[in-house]
Formats: sequence, C-alpha cells, structure tokens
Amino acid sequence: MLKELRERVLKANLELPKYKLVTFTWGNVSEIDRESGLVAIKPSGVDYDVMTADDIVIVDLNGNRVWGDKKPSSDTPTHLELYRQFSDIGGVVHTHSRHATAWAQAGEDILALGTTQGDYFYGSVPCTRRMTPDEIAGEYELETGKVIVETFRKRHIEPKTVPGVLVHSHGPFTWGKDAFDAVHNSVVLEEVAYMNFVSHQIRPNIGSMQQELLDKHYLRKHGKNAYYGQ
Ligand SMILES: O=C(CO)[C@@H](O)[C@H](O)COP(=O)(O)O
Repeated sequence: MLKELRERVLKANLELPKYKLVTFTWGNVSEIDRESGLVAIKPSGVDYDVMTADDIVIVDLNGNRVWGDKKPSSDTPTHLELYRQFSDIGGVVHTHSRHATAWAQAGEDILALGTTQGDYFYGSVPCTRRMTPDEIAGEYELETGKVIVETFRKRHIEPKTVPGVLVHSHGPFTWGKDAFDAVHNSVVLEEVAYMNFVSHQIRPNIGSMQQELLDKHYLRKHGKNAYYGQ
C-alpha cells in the first residue's frame, strides 16, 4: 500500500542522519497523502541504517495502523495533530538537532537575526510554553501537538510562513509542503540555531533584524501568498 509514498518517506528519514540532525534512532519524518488522509511515518526504534520502505508504517488521521507490521513512531500523535490542524502542510519532521534542541531546552524563541533565517522563517521560531503536569501525565505526544497549535494561534503566527517550532524541554518540529521540504526546514533551523547561539555570544543583547530586511528576504523568496517557495 502507498509504496511510492513509503519510499519517499524512507528517503526523507535517511536524510536526518545524513545531515547529522539525529543520533541513534532519534527523530522521525512523515508525509500525508491528503487525498486518502493516510500518513506514512517512520517506525519506532528502528535503526536508520537498516530501515527499509517496508518498515515505514501507514496510519490514518486517528492513529490507526492501516499498513505495516512495525510500531509507528512514538511521536505519531504529534505529527497527526499537526496534519489535522495545519491543513496546508504535507510533511512533518521531528529531530533532536543539537542547537535547536538547546534553544528548546532553554525555552527561548530563535529570533530572526539575519537573512539566512529570513529566507525560510518569516520571523522568530517560537518556543512553546512548558507542558502542565496533567498534559505530561496524559497522552504527552498528542498534548505536544496541541501546545504547538496553541502557540501559533495565540501568537498569531502563520504555520506556512514559520514552518517550525521548538517544543519546550524537548526539541524542534518542522513542516513543509512534503517530507523533503520539512527536512530542508529542519536543516535550516539547526543552522540558524547555531548562528543565533554564536551571535548571542558575540553580542548578548542582540535584537531582531530590521523588519524591512526580513520582508525583503522572505517575500522575495516566497511572495506574499506563496507557499513553501513555490
Ligand atoms: O522525541 C523523541 C524522544 O524524546 C523521539 O525523537 C524518539 O527519540 C524517537 O522515537 P521513535 O520515532 O523511534 O518512536
């Protein structure tokens, strides 16, 4: 079932270790087939170097496994909540990339300090609030998805113009028009997380970049209504 989608999602997952965004079996990539509402996602706990397209699991938007014999990623409920609430996205990635995870652990947004970030994120990459004890004790991964959506809605941030988030005390999630676009955004997020860290060492009270420059770079690449660099 959905063999081509499983092969794409396998290839996208293998880019996580390739770009050093994960260690061991950390992280996960998924992509949705909007026509069928089915999602192909990385299997839980499987080494990337032995993973095959037949290991990729197909689930529906309620989390029911409809194809595959492996357990879907433990972060599946987070991916599915994002697909349910952000109807334009086609792919989701979660990593533990070093510097983005450090910002998530610190509970700080990654401010837009320069054009590298401005080309991909139309402003700061937000960090969610801490989860409540009840949320942690409940279905943590589903609650994680809900807190991400809450963060974007409360702060009036458009998911299509800021395709990523830092989950407090956990790590980054990114998304895009498909799995590969979402991986691309994860690579950029890790790069700008590192650049931001160094910029703050050079100048601790550094402020965000000029709005005019952010507008110039983001809108030049994406346009006012463009979507993921069309
Ligand atoms: O967020 C985490 C762990 O904190 C995940 O990234 C796991 O490290 C990967 O889990 P599976 O996808 O293998 O279930």
